[in-house]
Amino acid sequence: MATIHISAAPGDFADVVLMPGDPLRARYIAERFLEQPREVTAVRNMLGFTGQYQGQRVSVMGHGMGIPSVSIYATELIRHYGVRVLIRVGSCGALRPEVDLKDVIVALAAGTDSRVNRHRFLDHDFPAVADFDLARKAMEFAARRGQAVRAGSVFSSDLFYTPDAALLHATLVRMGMLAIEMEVAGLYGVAAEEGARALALLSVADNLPAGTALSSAERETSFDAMIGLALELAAAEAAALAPR
Ligand SMILES: O=P(O)(O)O[C@H]1O[C@H](CO)[C@@H](O)[C@H]1O
Ligand SMILES: O=c1cc[nH]c(=O)[nH]1
Repeated sequence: MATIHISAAPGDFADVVLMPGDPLRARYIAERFLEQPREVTAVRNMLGFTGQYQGQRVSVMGHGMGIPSVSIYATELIRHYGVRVLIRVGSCGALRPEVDLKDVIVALAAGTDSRVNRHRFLDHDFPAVADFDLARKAMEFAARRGQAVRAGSVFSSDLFYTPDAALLHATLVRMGMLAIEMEVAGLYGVAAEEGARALALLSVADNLPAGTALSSAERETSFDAMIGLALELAAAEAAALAPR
């Protein structure tokens, strides 16, 4: 049955779903990388598609910007469509000069200024961590592809336009974080609460200390590296989950 925010029919989504923030990136991934992609939902233009990759059924759907938005879509995908694995394919701002534009980050864990995981967890500090097996496989697959990736923690902020950005960024760097974005901590909280598995891969779109940013054309190419890795992981997970 359709949900308030997703109009797909039961069975329309694969077990494994790639999730970019931008629904147009979802369409790009479906059209460029999937075989026989089929649009399965478009409520509020939050596009979702299902197709084949490396012989496996894989879906891709946008999740919008911010933790409230990703929380809605991830919860409905897991609860109502039986999705088992969610892989965010997002963009982020690097907090350190040495984390270059186009670098791909495997987000092992996420801190946040959002209170959503406290709502879930009796106001205690919830450890928002990636599924270990997905993270391990992402690192292994990247090595096999000859693709350099960074692994570490990131910060999911409710605010894109931070009032005292310099203080926040200095603190995040001191605490070892690689990049800032807006959803990972919420996604990992939903996955834990709903009994699913999640991982976020992030492409560096801007370097905050250096004040540099990718052009649109460069974004397309650098995202392709992350998307290729995410799809390989998705196909492996889909194969592992398929009934024998
Ligand atoms: O490119 P996406 O996946 O949307 O990710 C980043 O970009 C948006 C902000 O511009 C936020 O959603 C942030 O997390
Ligand atoms: O959320 C985001 C995404 C990209 N760059 C940022 O600075 N923040």
